[in-house]
Amino acid sequence: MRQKIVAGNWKMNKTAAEAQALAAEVLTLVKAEVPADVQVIMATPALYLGSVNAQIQGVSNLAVAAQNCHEKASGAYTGEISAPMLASMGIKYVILGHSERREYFAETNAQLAAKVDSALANGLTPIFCCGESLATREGADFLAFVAQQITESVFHLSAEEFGKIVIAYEPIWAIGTGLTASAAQAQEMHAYLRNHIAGKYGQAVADATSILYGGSCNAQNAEELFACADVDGGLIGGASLKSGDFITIAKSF
Ligand SMILES: O=C(CO)COP(=O)(O)O
Repeated sequence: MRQKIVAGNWKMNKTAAEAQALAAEVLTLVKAEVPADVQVIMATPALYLGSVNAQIQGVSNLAVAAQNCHEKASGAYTGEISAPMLASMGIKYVILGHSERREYFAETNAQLAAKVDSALANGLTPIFCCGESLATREGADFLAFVAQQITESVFHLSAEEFGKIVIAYEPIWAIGTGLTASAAQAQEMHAYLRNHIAGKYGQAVADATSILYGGSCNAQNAEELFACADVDGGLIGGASLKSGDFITIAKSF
């Protein structure tokens, strides 16, 4: 179902006490200020998922997400966390294919397809990330490059399965750089991707897909980005670490 979504990706930040405090502030502000039709998500470090999830119970438009999961259900994969483990903790969402995972942990489109399958098989909603580097953006084929990431990692799904995933477009050149894609650049890519999805699954499925923008999205620029016809919300890094900024973004529709 197409939804307004603002997801905060905390990445590798916050101690346990800081995480608890930030989650408590977000909880209070979501209850008081964020419209019920905006789904707010906090992708905390895996260590804190259980405790933060317990903290936010009872608020229907607030949830937690894992930042990654392994593609196998269990086994000798030291340090990894599987989709069945996340599901057993009551976790509903998992970010997959973030560019930092692709770059630093060499995740490939094929491996991500397996992670998406494992997430869906365990009832998790994947927030599937795609996006191009600056070098790719400066070439002629950047739109096709991002479409290809989607083709290779999620187009093996049935229409019903595809209907359960969220797409997040995050241009790598805009992540943590302060260089936000302009609203026109975001809209161009989001419309292209929606059209690409329509080509595979039909217009109804494409129109029902939530496509988020990420990359230096903040309290100042969120409103302009979210006003774009094909931008359904944001995946927020740095600005999700401050409750006030994060909630301002969640109120920017
Ligand atoms: O990578 C991001 C979210 O997943 C975006 O990070 P920033 O908002 O810090 O640019």
